[in-house]
Amino acid sequence: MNTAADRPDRPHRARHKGIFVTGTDTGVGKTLVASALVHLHAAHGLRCVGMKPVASGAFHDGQRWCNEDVLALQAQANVQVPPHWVNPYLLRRATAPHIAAAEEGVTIELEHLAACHGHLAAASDCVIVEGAGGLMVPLDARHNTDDLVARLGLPVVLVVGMRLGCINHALLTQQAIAARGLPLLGWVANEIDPAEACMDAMVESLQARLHAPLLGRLPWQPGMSAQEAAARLSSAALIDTAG
Ligand SMILES: Nc1ncnc2c1ncn2[C@@H]1O[C@H](COP(=O)(O)OP(=O)(O)OP(=O)(O)O)[C@@H](O)[C@H]1O
Ligand SMILES: C[C@H](N)[C@H](N)CCCCCC(=O)O
Ligand SMILES: [Mg+2]
Repeated sequence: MNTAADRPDRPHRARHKGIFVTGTDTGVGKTLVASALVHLHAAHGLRCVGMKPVASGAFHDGQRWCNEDVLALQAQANVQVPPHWVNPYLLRRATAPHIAAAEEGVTIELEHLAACHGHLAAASDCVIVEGAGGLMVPLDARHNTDDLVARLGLPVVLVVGMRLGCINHALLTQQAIAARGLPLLGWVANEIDPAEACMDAMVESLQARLHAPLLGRLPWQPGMSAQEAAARLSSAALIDTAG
């Protein structure tokens, strides 16, 4: 009997559930990489959407409250979905989500996030989820971002912001991923410090210590588009193994 993945009109689609994009810190390029992953999957003929479960930091465009990460992910999606599925919680202040939520009297519900993710998964072939900050960022008094990843059951892509200190942050994140039994699909070296003189040695140090493939190196390039970033990522590693 043919499986969905065998059907010639929808090659491999049954295997593509999605990816959770985390990072060594906030401001390391998760949005760029997550947008690139949406672009990459869409370019391979998959129906792909992005999700930013919790966004902290909003601006008003004259009509509604918006968030830059949410807009960037939406710009790459090739499926029309309700915005409140893409971004269930939009918090005003650009700070840690649990602090911003407490300030607004909002409770971030893991089950609501899982329900919204379920709607996106049902409407698409692949959902690329971007966390806020790093893997252990709290969502409420009892749950951290790693709890959300475990609840969604997604493999992880780790964006390493290549600057001094990132080796330690990347290895700690790898430990936290392993402690939860989450699959690490791969990592991306995002060269966010143009003054770093030991970049190659740092990348090699991480290649020797991270137990997952380097999916690509992104050079320091202000204004890099999702499409340009996607061209630098290994689609073979991502498209064949995600999900
Ligand atoms: N390779 C790069 N070259 C130059 N600038 C970059 C590069 N990667 C990211 N940036 C810039 O660095 C800033 C932080 O990146 P980004 O917003 O993607 O971080 P993030 O990890 O998504 O943070 P958050 O935790 O807020 O979601 C942005 O202004 C982005 O355009
Ligand atoms: C507001 C910012 N851009 C991110 N979305 C949230 C980063 C939370 C980091 C929390 C922490 O690790 O201290
Ligand atoms: Mg971001």
